Amino acid sequence: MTVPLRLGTRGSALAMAQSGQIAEAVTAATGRPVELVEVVTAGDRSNAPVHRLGVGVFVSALRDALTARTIDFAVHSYKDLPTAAAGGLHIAAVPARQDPRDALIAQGGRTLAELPPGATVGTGALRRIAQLHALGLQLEVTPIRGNIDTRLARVVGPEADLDAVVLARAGLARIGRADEITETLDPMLMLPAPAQGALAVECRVDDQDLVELLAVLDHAPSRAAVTAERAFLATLEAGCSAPVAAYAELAEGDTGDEIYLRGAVISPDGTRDLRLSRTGTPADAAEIGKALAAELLDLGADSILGHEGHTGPGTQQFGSTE
Ligand SMILES: NCc1[nH]cc(CCC(=O)O)c1CC(=O)O
Repeated sequence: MTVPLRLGTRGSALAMAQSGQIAEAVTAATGRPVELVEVVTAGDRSNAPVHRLGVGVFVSALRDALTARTIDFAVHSYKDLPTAAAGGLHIAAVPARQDPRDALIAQGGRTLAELPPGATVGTGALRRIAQLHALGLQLEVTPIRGNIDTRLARVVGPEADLDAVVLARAGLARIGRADEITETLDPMLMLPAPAQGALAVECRVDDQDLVELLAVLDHAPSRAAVTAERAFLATLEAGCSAPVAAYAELAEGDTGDEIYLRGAVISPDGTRDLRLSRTGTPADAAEIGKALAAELLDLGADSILGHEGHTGPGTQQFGSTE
């Protein structure tokens, strides 16, 4: 009898959905049974604002369990991973990415353009707060947190107290609530978070058999896109809670595949909005991300990110508020 592989997962609906899906994919591709092992993270135990909780709160307990060998592999929402590499661990697969766009869920089926001045829109992510303000619609942006169901309850059902919330389309789709979206936001209005919609399948780097086995789930175009977006984020020395957005699209050019990367750094009040794009080949994904970040730094992105006076690596120490 084959010993099951132990897949460590948080207990949230989103984590269980994505871990379950990857467990099935591993079994289908390799014939190996997979068992889910629930790991409680500091982020799940606390009600404190996420930016106060420290290094990748939703991630570190899973990584500790990997290192302690109580689990064999873990599935993360890629956008929640700190940009700093984790010693002894390896991202063995980036599966095919889901729709990376953000979505609006508004009362009365409304779109952003249909919300009147003063309408209340809930989101906790600085990146979304900044872009909502930059639209100039006089929306009343309200900080919210909690899991996806908690955030949706602010607009749907008896406890609803906001006109709208903004959430990632991918998360809603994974927990089966995409039908409540009233507008999928064009990246021209709301550029997604780096790696949004992508998963990272992680195991110990010395577990060579598993590294090879999990590689069957890797999707090269998704990995290239995420590599460009994350190189952009890392070069800005910004963490996943910074007002930084990036979106790489792959298209067929005249001379083969082309990557088209858009990146933005926006002040939280929306008054300073730096956006540029760059193209190149998927093989140069990391270089494209770095070069785009360097261009934005030349334009003053540092001052928006508040790096002056910082000694450490930007906001990397913070967990995600995405
Ligand atoms: N920490 C929140 C988080 N992390 C991953 C997702 C789902 C989207 C994704 O997998 O990128 C979400 C919810 C959201 O942003 O609405």
